[in-house]
Amino acid sequence: MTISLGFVVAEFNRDLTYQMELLGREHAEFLGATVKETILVPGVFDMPLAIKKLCQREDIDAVVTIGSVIEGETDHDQVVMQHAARKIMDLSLEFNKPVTLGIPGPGMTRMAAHERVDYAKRAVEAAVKLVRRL
Ligand SMILES: Nc1c(NC[C@H](O)[C@H](O)[C@H](O)CO)[nH]c(=O)[nH]c1=O
Ligand SMILES: CC(=O)[C@@H](O)COP(=O)(O)O
Repeated sequence: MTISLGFVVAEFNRDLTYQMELLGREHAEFLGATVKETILVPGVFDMPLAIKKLCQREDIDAVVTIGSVIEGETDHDQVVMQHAARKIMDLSLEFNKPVTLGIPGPGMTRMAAHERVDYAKRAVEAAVKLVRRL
């Protein structure tokens, strides 16, 4: 059975998330999985509703989130990341479907974010493994 993935990709820091999306797509192809649907959202904090819509689809086996949360002058990056990560986990449990985290941060400089674009591959790999094993 070919595993069908849904991608939810943040436009915020698009120079980074574009690279991450490409890496994620390449890795999905390498693993024999299909990226059936991709939803672009403004930022990581805006992901939950898009994740929910993909989780409701019977033709999608898992959802992969792709984004990058970079620190600013305040602790706003902590708010964005902590709440998004928690909701991502909650939605996975609510819909009994893997929703994986391809979002580095918080507390991350732009340089550190560049060094972690492979988080997208990690999230795709985790999604495929979970579908196969669960
Ligand atoms: N600072 C980052 C954000 N912030 C924006 C929020 O995610 C959201 O789009 C806004 O609050 C409107 O609801 N988003 C990221 O993805 N990455 C960041 O570094
Ligand atoms: C995580 C973000 O939204 C970031 O742009 C916030 O920057 P700042 O803390 O300088 O307001």
